[in-house]
Amino acid sequence: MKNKHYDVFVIGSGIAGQTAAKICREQNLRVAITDNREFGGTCANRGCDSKKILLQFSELIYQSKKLEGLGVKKLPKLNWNKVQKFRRSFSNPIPTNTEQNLKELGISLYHQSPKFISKQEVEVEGKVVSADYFIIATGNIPRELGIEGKELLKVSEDILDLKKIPKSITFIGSGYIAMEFACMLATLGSKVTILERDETSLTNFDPFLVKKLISKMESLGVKFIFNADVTAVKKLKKNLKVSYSLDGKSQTLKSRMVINAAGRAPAVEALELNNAGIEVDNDGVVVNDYLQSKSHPNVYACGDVSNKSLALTPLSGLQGYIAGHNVIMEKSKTFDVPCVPSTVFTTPNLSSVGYGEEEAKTRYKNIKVYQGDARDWFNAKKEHEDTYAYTILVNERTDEIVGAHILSSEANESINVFAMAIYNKMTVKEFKNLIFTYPSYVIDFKSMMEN
Ligand SMILES: Cc1cc2nc3c(=O)[nH]c(=O)nc-3n(C[C@H](O)[C@H](O)[C@H](O)COP(=O)(O)OP(=O)(O)OC[C@H]3O[C@@H](n4cnc5c(N)ncnc54)[C@H](O)[C@@H]3O)c2cc1C
Ligand SMILES: NC(=O)c1ccc[n+]([C@@H]2O[C@H](COP(=O)([O-])OP(=O)(O)OC[C@H]3O[C@@H](n4cnc5c(N)ncnc54)[C@H](O)[C@@H]3O)[C@@H](O)[C@H]2O)c1
Repeated sequence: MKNKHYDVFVIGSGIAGQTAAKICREQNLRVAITDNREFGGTCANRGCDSKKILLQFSELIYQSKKLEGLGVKKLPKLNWNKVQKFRRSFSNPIPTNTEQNLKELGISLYHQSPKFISKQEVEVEGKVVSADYFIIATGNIPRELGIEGKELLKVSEDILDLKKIPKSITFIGSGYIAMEFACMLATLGSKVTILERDETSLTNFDPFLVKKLISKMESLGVKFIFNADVTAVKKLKKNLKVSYSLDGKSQTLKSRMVINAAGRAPAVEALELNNAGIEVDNDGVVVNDYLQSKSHPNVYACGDVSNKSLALTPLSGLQGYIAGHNVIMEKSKTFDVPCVPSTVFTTPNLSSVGYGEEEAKTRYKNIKVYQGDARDWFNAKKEHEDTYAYTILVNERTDEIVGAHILSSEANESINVFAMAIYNKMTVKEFKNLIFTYPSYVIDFKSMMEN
């Protein structure tokens, strides 16, 4: 077996791995990167980007339906083949372009999962590769459900690849992935059912807004079944039969497709990390604030696979940057969880930044909660939209804005204004002194913070 040595060996070519590899290469280190799938990672190949491309088509249908009779005469009809062709025009070039870019930078490429055989060596493509540093950036993969018939379940990337819109579809779970695709498919005509084991959806988001979102999705035709314990999936002639128990009673439902959207788990199994003594917990590779493995100082982990990650693209990129810099200069950068805005791209968008109400109440003595329904405001009315609401949290003592949660068609963009305000510790008074464009969703934020 041949031997090879690098200064840095990166495992995973998503945003985290690529960012770290490029930083190390810029310092003339000998760098290699490997991926066991197409190069470029989840976001660009089979996640955020493809999803947003498809969503704009379902949103077009949704907007048109709302304005039907108010000037829209005929609803647009989608040519799904063309929609998919357009989507693929973004994702298909990603692997080749990524590989080319990395090669041009002088980074060596491998196309297999490595497995650790010692603290300094992995076996990959029939070679023993040693490195001074390893950077693990393998991301997350769908968490397997231990139920009968689990091989019949599909996952998010199968939705992105749909050849046609299924007549009916069931999601197991109601986190980001299920909620986003449920809105898209319900709008495009699927009969959507969500089976959630908890008593509500999106438990990390503001409950007042989640309740409104669930009602809205129900009005789009999505059926929610909470406290459901899914036990089995079986193949029938055309459909799949899902068995679940609810309040101790066995129930079944049928649908054309069943999606495992019950969460994603760190992709570490194939790496045989125990051979190198690299500690892993349920959230991923156990790292310190430098993103360095707590049990192996020459190993870093970044992005979704590190146990300090929030599984969002901007954070994975940031972690790749930090890990790369710490390889070059030990302990030069720490990962302090920044103020991270996040959006669930539902209908309408649910966006959030800063603290939630419960957490804010534990951190500050007195919290002012600005909460309300804005469906009668101009922005919602002009779109003929019945769902628009907010929860904004302010530290009463200092007047500082500490959390903002918005449910609106443009919350995915407008929330970034609150991200800046919170990052800069702005008070309500300072925020209100700013001039924003009119009409806009951002200018509504001032009115939301009225008594
Ligand atoms: C459907 C979907 C929609 C999403 N939408 C959003 C969104 O709108 N906004 C947002 O911020 N985030 C979104 N995310 C999350 C986002 O995609 C991830 O947080 C981000 O891509 C993680 O980047 P990463 O580099 O850590 O991991 P990844 O991009 O997952 O890269 C990991 C790479 O490692 C490779 N790999 C895995 N195991 C091995 C192995 N054993 N050997 C070699 N290589 C391996 C994988 O093939 C992959 O290429 C979405 C995720 C999904 C699934
Ligand atoms: N817009 C975005 O930024 C975006 C979009 C998609 C994914 N992501 C990232 O990917 C991660 C994974 O997304 P996800 O939606 O797969 O997971 P998630 O963790 O957000 O949600 C999983 C849901 O499944 C439920 N669940 C778990 N086991 C179950 C079971 N056996 N039966 C029924 N329900 C069950 C959970 O209670 C939860 O509601 C997200 O946490 C997020 O970080 C982000």
